[in-house]
Amino acid sequence: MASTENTVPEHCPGTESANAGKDSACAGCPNQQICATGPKGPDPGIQLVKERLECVKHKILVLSGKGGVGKSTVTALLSRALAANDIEKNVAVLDIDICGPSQPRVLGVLDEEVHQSGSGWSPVYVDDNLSVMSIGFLLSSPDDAIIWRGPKKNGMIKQFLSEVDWGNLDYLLMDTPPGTSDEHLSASTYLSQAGLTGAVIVTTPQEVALIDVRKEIDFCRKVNINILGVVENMSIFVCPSCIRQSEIFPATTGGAQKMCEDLNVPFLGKLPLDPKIARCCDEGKNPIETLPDSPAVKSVLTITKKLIEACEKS
Ligand SMILES: Nc1ncnc2c1ncn2[C@@H]1O[C@H](COP(=O)(O)OP(=O)(O)OP(=O)(O)O)[C@@H](O)[C@H]1O
Repeated sequence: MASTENTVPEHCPGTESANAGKDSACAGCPNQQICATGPKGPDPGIQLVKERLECVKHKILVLSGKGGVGKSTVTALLSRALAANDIEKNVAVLDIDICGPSQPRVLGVLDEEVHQSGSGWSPVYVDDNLSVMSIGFLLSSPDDAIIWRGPKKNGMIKQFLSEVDWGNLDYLLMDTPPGTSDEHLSASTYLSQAGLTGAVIVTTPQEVALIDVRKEIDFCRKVNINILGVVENMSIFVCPSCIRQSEIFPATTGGAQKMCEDLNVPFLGKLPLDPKIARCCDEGKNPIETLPDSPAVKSVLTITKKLIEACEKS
């Protein structure tokens, strides 16, 4: 499978350049072949995406360096919190984690189907002001494996970004796969004219996760994506029986907050590990309503306020 993980060449000429795939900087890039043989000039999809997303105020990518750090959970929690914060605001989630779509389950709409109308695909509604679109809705079974090469994933992302009829939206959160792969390059290319508000990066406090986050931050800087902030997930574990706190993923190098200070990137906050949240998300329930007293839910609400401020400023 073509992947660009950690390998975006430093002097990449850009996919629209006449030199794409042919420049000396392209040597060794996994996308060299695609760039060399693909059509040159701006992809007409960029304009389509721009037009389609004109009625979306804030477009936010949710990224993570490593897999399994809770990016999809954080995306779902933030979307629920944004929707609950102001019922007048319309929020949506676009699941572009093509090979591991989990939003239909986490948002509790696993059995729903998308419908096509004259104006495009209609998203599935989780609440009056919260909708979601995911490739998960297009699979015949949630256990179906999607094994696609870069160009096919690229085409699906273009379709998702240009053909979903969201209506007027205040926030569109895009859940991506971990790392910096085809999906990220496609999304950042198609969104380049659409006014991407920025990215939220999710990590755990462990150095092994932070190493990859630094690469993710580097990726954002290289492709000019504004970083709205970093969320540290699974920071501490609060035992529900004895209320004692423990560090499951110890922050041996100071955790995400220290990394943000070092790299001059905003820190949005810490989210504790809470088994009740995991169960709630697995069952597709809304933790904001079901577990209002959970420390994790309180953290999500604080992080959401900071995210709203960051969006307003950018
Ligand atoms: N704060 C939390 N408290 C408890 N469980 C959590 C928390 N965050 C995530 N989880 C659980 O951790 C697991 C991984 O989370 P999730 O699927 O959101 O990670 P991801 O980074 O999106 O993974 P992927 O790499 O597959 O995209 C899930 O079982 C989820 O319920």
